[in-house]
Amino acid sequence: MIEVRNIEKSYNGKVVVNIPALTVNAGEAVGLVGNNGAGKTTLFRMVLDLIRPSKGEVFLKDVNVAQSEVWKSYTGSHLDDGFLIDYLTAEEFFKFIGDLHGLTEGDITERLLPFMDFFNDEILNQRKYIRDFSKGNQKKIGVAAAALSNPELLILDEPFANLDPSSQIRLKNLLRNMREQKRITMFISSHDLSHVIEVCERIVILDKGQLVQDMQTNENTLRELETYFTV
Ligand SMILES: Nc1ncnc2c1ncn2[C@@H]1O[C@H](COP(=O)(O)OP(=O)(O)OP(=O)(O)O)[C@@H](O)[C@H]1O
Repeated sequence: MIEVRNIEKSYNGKVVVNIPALTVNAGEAVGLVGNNGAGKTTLFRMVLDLIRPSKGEVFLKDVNVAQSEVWKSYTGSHLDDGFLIDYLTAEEFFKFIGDLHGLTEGDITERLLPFMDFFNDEILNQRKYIRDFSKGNQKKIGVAAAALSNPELLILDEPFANLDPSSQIRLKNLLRNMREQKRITMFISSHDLSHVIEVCERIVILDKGQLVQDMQTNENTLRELETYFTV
């Protein structure tokens, strides 16, 4: 589903991402972990063609993301609040995203149903613009919008950040259900090691832009990651 070939990204002569090869298979859920500045967001931005690599290429389903728009129809993503339209209400934003994917209002309502507990009565019918929501609630809107089109590929940058503990657990369950029921391919970064392990079957570690570990999750993974990140 995702194939990263020899990508490198430099800023001001400094290499911030350098990945010779990374493949995410269809139906796989891969967690991306790494310390601040490791290059996670930069990698996601290259995968989504928001920035271009200094070298190398990214392919989604064998299509070079820089040479086609076709992958956008089956890819849902939320990296940051720049993905939102802050002068719309949450309903207007979901309608906007739904229209892009040819969804009716009925489709949108139905597809948001699984998110109702996660929304905790604080997202819909609030009569306020997205810019006036809390950071955590903005994140909820972005994650739901990313999932709205039932994408084949879902890319989320730190989806658990800014969420209260109940919302983190609800999101974890939502993502696991999506993965199990719809076989959505997921590429998710997180600083929360335990959540990302529970959602993802495979974890890759980025360190100073390099892919230093690639492991299948098992009962020892949390301990291994904690050991890795203990300095
Ligand atoms: N536009 C830019 N100009 C210069 N340097 C940049 C730019 N974007 C990212 N960088 C640098 O690239 C490196 C990787 O940043 P990135 O945001 O990808 O890391 P990250 O792993 O997502 O970090 P965090 O966990 O803190 O969000 C950092 O050193 C950052 O300062």
